[in-house]
Amino acid sequence: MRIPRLIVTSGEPAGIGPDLCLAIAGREWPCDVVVAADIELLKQRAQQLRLNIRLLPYVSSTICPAHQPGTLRVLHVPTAEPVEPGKLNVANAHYVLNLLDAAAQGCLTGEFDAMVTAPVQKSVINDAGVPFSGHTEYLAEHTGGSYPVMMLATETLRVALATTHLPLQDVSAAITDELLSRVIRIIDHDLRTRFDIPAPRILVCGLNPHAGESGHLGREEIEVIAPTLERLRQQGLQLIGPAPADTAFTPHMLQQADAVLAMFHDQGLPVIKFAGFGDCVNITLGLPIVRTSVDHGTALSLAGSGQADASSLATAMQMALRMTHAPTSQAIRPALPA
Ligand SMILES: NC(=O)c1ccc[n+]([C@@H]2O[C@H](COP(=O)([O-])OP(=O)(O)OC[C@H]3O[C@@H](n4cnc5c(N)ncnc54)[C@H](O)[C@@H]3O)[C@@H](O)[C@H]2O)c1
Ligand SMILES: N[C@H](C(=O)O)[C@H](O)COP(=O)(O)O
Repeated sequence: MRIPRLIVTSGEPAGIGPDLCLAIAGREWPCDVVVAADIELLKQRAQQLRLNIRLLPYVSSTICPAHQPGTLRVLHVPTAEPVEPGKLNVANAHYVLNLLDAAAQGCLTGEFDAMVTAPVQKSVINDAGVPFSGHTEYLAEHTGGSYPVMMLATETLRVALATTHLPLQDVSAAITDELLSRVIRIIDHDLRTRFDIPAPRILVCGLNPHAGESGHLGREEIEVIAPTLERLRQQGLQLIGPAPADTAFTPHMLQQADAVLAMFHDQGLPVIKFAGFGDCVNITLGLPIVRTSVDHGTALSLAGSGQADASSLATAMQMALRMTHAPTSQAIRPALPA
């Protein structure tokens, strides 16, 4: 049986992404691991970190050898200019996008079974004149995904977002019946198909304090969220809420759900990062490909220092493998206690 092949994008070249890719090369993996990066950059970073990793140019082929610890197969993508760890260079912004394009394209053609992304610096891509709010949105646009849904997961908690990288002042207007319906349907669909949960239960947070306090602290729950949930319930979805977000993450509430849907980025992500920073995986739902990622950013000050922790990248690779192993991606057990 053919083993899976993961493509890992090394992300912002001045950040810790290259360090993390070298770190995972030292481990055993039950799959073929290919890293998309500039091979010279990896060579220099390995020297700086005093890591003895044999870098092997990856040539597209149907044969998937299992990863050999101490080696790394590299899909060479050239940077525009030499890289100094910790120093952003706008000239290399397109390099980062080239990594994503190569990986996504390879997943769409079946050359790779899943893509796993090391962090990018969103600001430098925007500084280069390319509007970019995150991998989630970029990959949806470039793979024909229906709508991007960001979900972060640990072994015991899954948190999805109704809105992703949106300024807080724009969130309320974005919470519409159409948006919520699409997001909830994607979560329901992907929990069934990719996580083997036959009847997913989704706990939906309100937007306002106390879920609006019967309209006295905001009307989005009454006018949009509750009616949408009711309509979807009538179509067979198992939904709880809108629940006050401050108590949605208590054990009693979490026991009743397979995933929590937060209305905006900083309603949900601080909770899960507090619960599991370093062992948390960022998963994009609603794509035709499997994409997982780390739970942290570029940590520029740690690049080349040997202090970067590769555990989230390793967990993201394990999650990608679990999601790709079975033909219908039935490898993952429900994360929350029944
Ligand atoms: N998946 C992604 O591409 C992704 C995710 C989050 C943030 N970012 C981007 O990263 C950039 C910097 O973001 P930030 O400063 O908010 O977050 P950050 O995660 O880079 O840093 C937050 C803190 O965590 C530490 N840290 C992060 N990763 C670590 C690791 N692997 N090992 C040890 N310590 C680690 C950093 O040193 C810092 O103290 C921004 O441009 C942001 O958009 C990208
Ligand atoms: N919102 C994510 C986080 O805080 O971890 C992060 O910015 C990554 O998002 P993308 O996967 O869309 O780049």
